[in-house]
Order: sequence, then C-alpha cells, then structure tokens
Amino acid sequence: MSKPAIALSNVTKSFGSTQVLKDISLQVTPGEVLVLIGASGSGKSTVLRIMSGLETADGGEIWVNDVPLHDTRRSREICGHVGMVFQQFNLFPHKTALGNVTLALIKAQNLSSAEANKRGMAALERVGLAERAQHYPSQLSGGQQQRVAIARALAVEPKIMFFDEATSALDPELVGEVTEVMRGLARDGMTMVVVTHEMGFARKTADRVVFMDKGVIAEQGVPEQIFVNPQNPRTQQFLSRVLEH
Ligand SMILES: Nc1ncnc2c1ncn2[C@@H]1O[C@H](COP(=O)(O)OP(=O)(O)OP(=O)(O)O)[C@@H](O)[C@H]1O
Repeated sequence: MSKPAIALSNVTKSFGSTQVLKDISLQVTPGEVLVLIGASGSGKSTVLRIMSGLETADGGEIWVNDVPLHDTRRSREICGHVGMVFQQFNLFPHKTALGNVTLALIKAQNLSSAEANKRGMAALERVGLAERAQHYPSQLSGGQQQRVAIARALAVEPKIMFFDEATSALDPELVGEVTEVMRGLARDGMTMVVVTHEMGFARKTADRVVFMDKGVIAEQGVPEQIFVNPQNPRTQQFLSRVLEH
C-alpha cells in the first residue's frame, strides 16, 4: 500500500471553551479525491485548515507529505507542497489574471519573470483561461475569477490541493465551470481534499465522502454508499435535508 499523502491521528481543536474537533483520525492516499460534507459548524473547514497548515491543532499528529505539521519547528516545510482555494477569490484588482497567478512565484519562489510567466500561462491554460491572461479581475466573471484563483494555487505545482467551499460565493450558473475544472484536476490524479455543499460534485467526483457531525467523523465511504445507503441516522437526516433543496 502506498504511503498516505495526509495522515491525521487523534486530532483535537477547541476555540475558547468549544471543542470543534474531537479526536479526528483520517488518511488520504495519493491521487485520492476526498470530499468533506456535513452541517454548518460541524468542523469541515477546521479540518481542512489544519491539513493545509493554516490552523494549528491542540492535540494529535498531522503528517502531510511527510511534513509533521504538529511540530511547529518543521511545519513551515509544507509551503509549496499544498495549494489552497477559498470561497473568496482574493485576487488583486490592479493585477491582471497572469499577474495574480505569477505573484507568489516571483515574490516567494524567486523565479525570474520569464519563468514565472511560462508557469503562469501553463496554469491558466489548465483552467481554460489562457486567452484571458491580460484581463483584470473586474473584466472577468465570478467563475472566471475563481478559475484564476485555482490557477494561482496550481502554479506553485502543489502535490495536494485543498478547496474550502470554492463555489459557495458563485451565482448558481457559474458553479459548473469551476466544478468542471476541479473534475479535470481529479482526472489528472491530483490529491484533493474538498469541503463543499455541492452534493452533485461529491457524488460524481469523490473517491471517498466523509460526513462530519459535531466535530467527529460520523460516517465515511464511497459516494454510492453514503448517498444511496447511509448507515448513520445523522447522515440520513443531513442528506434528506440538503437533497430536498
Ligand atoms: N477562528 C475561529 N474562532 C472561533 N471559532 C471558530 C473559528 N473558526 C471556526 N470556529 C467555530 O468552529 C466551529 C466549526 O467551524 P468550521 O468552519 O470548521 O465548520 P464547517 O463545518 O466548515 O461549517 P461551514 O459549513 O459553515 O463552513 C463553528 O462553530 C465555528 O463557529
């Protein structure tokens, strides 16, 4: 069996007196698309933020690409291994699509602008936006802006991509173009952890769906099992509520 890309064991996290994660253990294999679902406040984003090094856990171990994120002396080694896409695209309005994508390559990775542009154009190509490279964010739709944000994350050539409700801020008709780009990455074998309310994406694209409830993993399995034959009454209740809408 191949080594896990991500391994969480007995991870706990509290904010103030509220325990948000209670003993989470979870592994993600290389090339796997793991989708986290669950009610608002169940802890999905916190798991994702801990896996990507944006948040520290209170207890437990977190290994991502062999970097022990629980070890504060070594946690910075994760930079460059992972890419993150958020609900808010946070593009710089005064920079073009290409300028946004290449910024970290020039500032953080010290690439020459020629090399950064080459990599940036390849990333924009991958999200289907090469011909919009010189457009500013205000000249792009929300879906296109989010695709630029995905290209920005991809340009760093990460081994793992994290998506935290990447389609939640988009008008419904723009969701499809972003999930299509995410599907393409999944088909190319990218290791992905995705927090989403898009049950269609979870069902069609996930290799494994994890249902979180009040800070624990209540149930996990292949989409067919979770969506057609959920075992936990909490999963059944959650799905019947969201699928009604
Ligand atoms: N930085 C923070 N400070 C205080 N409380 C926080 C912080 N981040 C998250 N929380 C709380 O932790 C709980 C879990 O939040 P989290 O964002 O992980 O849930 P979620 O399942 O992703 O929810 P949603 O679907 O609404 O994003 C919530 O009660 C939230 O209010």
